[in-house]
Amino acid sequence: MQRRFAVIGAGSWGTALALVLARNGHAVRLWGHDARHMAGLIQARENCRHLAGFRFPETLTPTADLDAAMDDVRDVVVVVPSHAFAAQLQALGRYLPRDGRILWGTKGLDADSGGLLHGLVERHLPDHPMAVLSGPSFAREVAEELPTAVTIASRDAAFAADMAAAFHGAGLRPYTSNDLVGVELGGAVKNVLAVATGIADGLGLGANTRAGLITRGLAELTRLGIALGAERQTFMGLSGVGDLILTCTDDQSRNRRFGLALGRGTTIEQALTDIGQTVEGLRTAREVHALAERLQVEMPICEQVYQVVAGHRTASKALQILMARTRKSEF
Ligand SMILES: NC(=O)C1=CN([C@@H]2O[C@H](COP(=O)(O)OP(=O)(O)OC[C@H]3O[C@@H](n4cnc5c(N)ncnc54)[C@H](OP(=O)(O)O)[C@@H]3O)[C@@H](O)[C@H]2O)C=CC1
Ligand SMILES: O=C(CO)COP(=O)(O)O
Repeated sequence: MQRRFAVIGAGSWGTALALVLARNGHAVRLWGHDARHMAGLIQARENCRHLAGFRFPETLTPTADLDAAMDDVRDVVVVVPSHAFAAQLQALGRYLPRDGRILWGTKGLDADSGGLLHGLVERHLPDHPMAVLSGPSFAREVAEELPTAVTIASRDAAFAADMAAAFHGAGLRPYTSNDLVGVELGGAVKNVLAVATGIADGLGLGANTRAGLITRGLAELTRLGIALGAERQTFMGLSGVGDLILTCTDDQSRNRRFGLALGRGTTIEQALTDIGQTVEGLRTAREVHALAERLQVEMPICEQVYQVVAGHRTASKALQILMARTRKSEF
């Protein structure tokens, strides 16, 4: 059944998700905050800044006008970077109808509280069904309709199933889950671990190091997840190990490229300028550091990434510290 969607956030991921929905025949408004950029999208009928080369179908309408984007819309897909998430929810509050529903593709933590993003949805848009879409999914490959599997997690099973049906198409296969916390957390922490493996590869360390960091990174992600009430098996799924493998091994990942640059001695500022897009792992490293400290969860790899991005330690010193840690049982 054809439905109406507003996709909020016209970066690469918002554009890719809007394309998926529009190609599936839904009427999609794609909203972006930068009026000049959006005027370019309206004229070119593609997103030349963030995801060039994919012409918008007739069913996709770009706009910089939030009134127009939200007019008569029940289902909202939020894909702004995590630092803008809270403010965006606040702005949406006056538009979302009583039966409105919200899904987000943002991967990160709340910049203020360091908590998961669903806490912000509960605060700003209470009593609306909510879901997160996460998993190994580079925007460009999704736009190219290369077969991709993701997870849509919600405590409302009917909503998750409904959203999975709306996104399901030739190139995108969504699975469903009821573990909102586990799926959100995987998407956030994998960005920090992608920075870690990038740093190691930037330092010229080998494949052994990379595999060790991914595996031990998964162990610390799982520990944090259990402490937050997530289900262990979620971390063995698409939003856990799946997204870790993707972003820790493929240079399409901006977080991995950020780590590569740091490992090669580039400054943080220069690396961010060169990448020119959202690098969630930088902020998330700080937020995970605070969260792990608060919950007393040992996360040595994420901690070393934090120490490096905070400027407290060189990348090679951080690796040395990890190797010199007290020996312990693997499980
Ligand atoms: N790209 C990908 O492959 C995937 C990304 N994600 C996640 O999606 C989220 C968005 O990333 P992505 O689209 O890739 O990022 P991009 O860097 O491609 O785009 C970010 C977008 O957010 C806009 N933006 C920046 N600040 C604000 C603000 N204050 N309010 C509203 N919009 C703002 C930017 O506008 P402007 O250009 O004008 O600055 C830009 O349109 C991140 O959490 C990311 O982790 C998840 C899965 C895959
Ligand atoms: O989340 C992503 C793929 O699943 C995108 O990763 P980057 O933000 O590191 O590019």
